[in-house]
Amino acid sequence: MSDAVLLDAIWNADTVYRPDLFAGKTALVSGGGSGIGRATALLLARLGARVVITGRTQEKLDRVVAYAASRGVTLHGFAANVREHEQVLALYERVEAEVGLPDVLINSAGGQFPQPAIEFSPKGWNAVVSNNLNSTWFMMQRAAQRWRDTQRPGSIVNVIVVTERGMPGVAHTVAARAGIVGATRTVAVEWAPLNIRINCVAPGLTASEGLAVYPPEAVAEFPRANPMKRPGTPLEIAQACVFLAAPSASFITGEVLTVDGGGKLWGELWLAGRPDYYRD
Ligand SMILES: CCCCCCC/C=C/C(=O)SCCNC(=O)CCNC(=O)[C@H](O)C(C)(C)COP(=O)(O)OP(=O)(O)OC[C@H]1O[C@@H](n2cnc3c(N)ncnc32)[C@H](O)[C@@H]1OP(=O)(O)O
Ligand SMILES: NC(=O)C1=CN([C@@H]2O[C@H](COP(=O)(O)OP(=O)(O)OC[C@H]3O[C@@H](n4cnc5c(N)ncnc54)[C@H](OP(=O)(O)O)[C@@H]3O)[C@@H](O)[C@H]2O)C=CC1
Repeated sequence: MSDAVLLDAIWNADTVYRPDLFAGKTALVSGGGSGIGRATALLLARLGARVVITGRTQEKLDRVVAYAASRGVTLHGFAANVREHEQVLALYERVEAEVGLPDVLINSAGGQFPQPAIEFSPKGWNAVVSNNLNSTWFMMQRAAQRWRDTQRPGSIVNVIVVTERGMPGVAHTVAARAGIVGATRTVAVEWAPLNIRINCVAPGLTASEGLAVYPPEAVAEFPRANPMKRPGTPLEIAQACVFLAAPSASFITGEVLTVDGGGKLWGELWLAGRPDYYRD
């Protein structure tokens, strides 16, 4: 499916949310240049939010901004590598100066490469931990600091992976995301007095650009990763992010919402390909 068709599908899809749900609110979405982050950013914009997207590649952000403009909506695309603490601080300064302090933070930036864990190099392990644990931590801590300083409420949604089951081929990312779950549960308590809610969405296999890094033999088995026998769509994950970010979840904090078509309950998933031992 071409990018234009995908974007139109997100923009025109039915949603149960009312069109002014985020009127007057500002949302910052990391990873907003593609996949789940992009779908979430566009859904939030449809629901009236002022939206800033971030990611490392300005051109990807520009394409989403241009699409929103073609639908009469202003989005802002500010590039940053969110695993660099200094860049996160600078990003927050720019967002506040040019758009306003976010009310909602969606952390969808992240990624990994598939490899049997026994082969991970220290550099590869550190790259994935940094890209998924440090990045999300830097973003959520900065948001909380600014909400504390300005005495404003806020809501954070961290997009992670399922951590309750084995995920052979991506042990580094499961370790990093389990760290985010632990941090989320802990600061949900520490930050409740600040009127900050924080939750996670754990998607199952989702048809996004990010799947390009997986080997063809693994991809061939992906449709059997859940009992619905299909990948989720970025919009299906976005709808869950919006539910947790909005007042629909006003009494929910420190939770993980799994959106995986039942995948964690069933089936096999070999992200670096099925080892010979499990072929018969
Ligand atoms: C039922 C539940 C189902 C759940 C399914 C879960 C499936 C999850 C799917 C997704 O999350 S898809 C969407 C995510 N998007 C991506 O994953 C994007 C692709 N990945 C990357 O962009 C990169 O791999 C990275 C993780 C961001 C790392 O980038 P970075 O620039 O920091 O590192 P590099 O300089 O490229 O490499 C550093 C180091 O890492 C090792 N390494 C990197 N790539 C590989 C590889 N393909 N194979 C093995 N090792 C790799 C390597 O040691 C690198 O160092 P050098 O050797 O290059 O010196
Ligand atoms: N698709 C799936 O099956 C699943 C995805 N997930 C998770 O959901 C999240 C979104 O993935 P998805 O949308 O599918 O994949 P994408 O690869 O399309 O999205 C990831 C986005 O994050 C951005 N990004 C990555 N690293 C950084 C960084 N250091 N700083 C800023 N931006 C960064 C990328 O942009 P750029 O490269 O330009 O920086 C990219 O736009 C990820 O955390 C992913 O691991 C979890 C389970 C399943």
